[in-house]
Amino acid sequence: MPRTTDLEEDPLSLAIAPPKNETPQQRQLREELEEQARQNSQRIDERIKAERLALKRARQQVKVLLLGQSHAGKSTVLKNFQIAYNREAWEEERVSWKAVIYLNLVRTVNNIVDILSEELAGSQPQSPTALPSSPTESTFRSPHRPSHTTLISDESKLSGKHRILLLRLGPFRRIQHDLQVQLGIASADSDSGYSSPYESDGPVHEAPPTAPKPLTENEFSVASNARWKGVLKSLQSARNSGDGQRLAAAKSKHRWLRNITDIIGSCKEDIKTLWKDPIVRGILDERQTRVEDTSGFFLDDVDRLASSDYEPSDFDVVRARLKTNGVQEYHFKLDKDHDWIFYDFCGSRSYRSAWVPYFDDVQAIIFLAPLSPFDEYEQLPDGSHVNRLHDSFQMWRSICSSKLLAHVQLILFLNKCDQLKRRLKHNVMVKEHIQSFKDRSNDYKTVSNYFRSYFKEIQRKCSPAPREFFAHFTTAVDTASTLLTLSAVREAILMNQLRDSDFL
Ligand SMILES: Nc1nc2c(ncn2[C@@H]2O[C@H](COP(=O)(O)OP(=O)(O)OP(=O)(O)O)[C@@H](O)[C@H]2O)c(=O)[nH]1
Ligand SMILES: [Mg+2]
Repeated sequence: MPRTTDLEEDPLSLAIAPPKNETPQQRQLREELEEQARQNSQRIDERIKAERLALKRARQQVKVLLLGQSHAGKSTVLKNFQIAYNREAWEEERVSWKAVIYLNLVRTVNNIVDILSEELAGSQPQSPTALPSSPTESTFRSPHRPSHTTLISDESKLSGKHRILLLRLGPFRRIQHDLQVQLGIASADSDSGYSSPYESDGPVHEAPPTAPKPLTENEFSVASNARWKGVLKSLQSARNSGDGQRLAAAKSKHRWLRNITDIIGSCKEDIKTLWKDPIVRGILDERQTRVEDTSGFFLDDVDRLASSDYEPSDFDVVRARLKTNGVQEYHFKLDKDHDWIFYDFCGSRSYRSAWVPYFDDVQAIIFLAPLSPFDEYEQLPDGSHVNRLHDSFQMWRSICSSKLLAHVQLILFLNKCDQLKRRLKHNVMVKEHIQSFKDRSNDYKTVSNYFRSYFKEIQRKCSPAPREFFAHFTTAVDTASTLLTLSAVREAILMNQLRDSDFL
């Protein structure tokens, strides 16, 4: 029996085989069609491959947002992450903070000088604020402080000695300006004219008629890619290179900062005298200006900062204040399998609506709620006041109830516990500011647990579906304790990630 060929046996080959009587034109057309089909199929394969890769990458990415009001401590938490998980880059960057730390110091001095000048002028201050353009939490005032009319009645408190001191510290105005220019500082940022999705039904408090208007936040910020980070890096890398010529060139380029160190050095005794002076302290107390509690407080470190070989320590940098401009993205390798991306946002009211587009595709939110400003009030553009702790409650409520975030892990940092303790020690009464606290004991344990349960209750009531409550009491400027918390947070997020991928 004659054997059949493979073609005759295989029905598929038979089906796609060219017709036996194919003309040359038909053949050309067929081959063109076949080529088109092959290219289409290749494109589909490539798309599937790219989608698989993107999915794999997405599973390997952990996106975390840091949210909370301005001054909450979001950037400070990120600095701790950098210290722990990106040490090399941190060491390189730390030196760049020197100019920012000087700016913090110089602004504090200028702010005190402004207050004393107002006292000396013996008139109502132009702006009813105690720390104009202050970078500090004291920009948010209790409406229950004494009025300026009382404060300025005793003009004799400041003497000629104080006038001379103020004159001698005059150059600090110029230094502040120079530092701002050198750091490429953007512009004064004000919270006025905001439109936030979080403010609509927030508890708004009427300030008593005697209350001075609290300061509107008015401070400086720089973009993440601004040149300030490069300002001193070149000097550091020249030092590391061991190349004498390069170092000399880098040093001369940074003479401006040496000049500032010199001026601070030459004024350091005056700064210390100013800060220790009992009359000055009395005036600040009367105005309830808690300078020690303010962000970027370095008045106790003048000797160290003024020394010619001063280099910022980790602790200096975590305490330094520089408002975040917009959003900044950070990448960390917190574990071997994932690429962790953290987004640090500006917490100003005017910026909060810009958080929303980042809610998509996020695994966790670390929400920073500072507990210490329970007695601080922020003025809104319509003239009303909002208690800063209530502002955090309101933001937390919005985040918990967001359907977009229903499956996102929420982690609450009840921050600034050190300041809360200090404030309670100074007998600032919680019940005078948070009515629901009623007559509970005004000690740290009772107060902090009360605030925690308040946040917990909001989460329970507002979440679209039940979710676990993760909350930590933190002091973000205390790196050692914060690192322990961050490690627990990392584990919790990873566990959640694992559960999600199992579920998928
Ligand atoms: N004493 C004390 N100071 C803190 C704590 N956390 C943050 N700070 C300080 O508070 C200031 C403000 O902190 P930031 O981290 O800049 O605040 P932020 O939330 O990033 O603020 P924006 O960038 O304006 O949204 C900084 O000077 C910090 O050093 C804390 O737990 N205790
Ligand atoms: Mg910030």
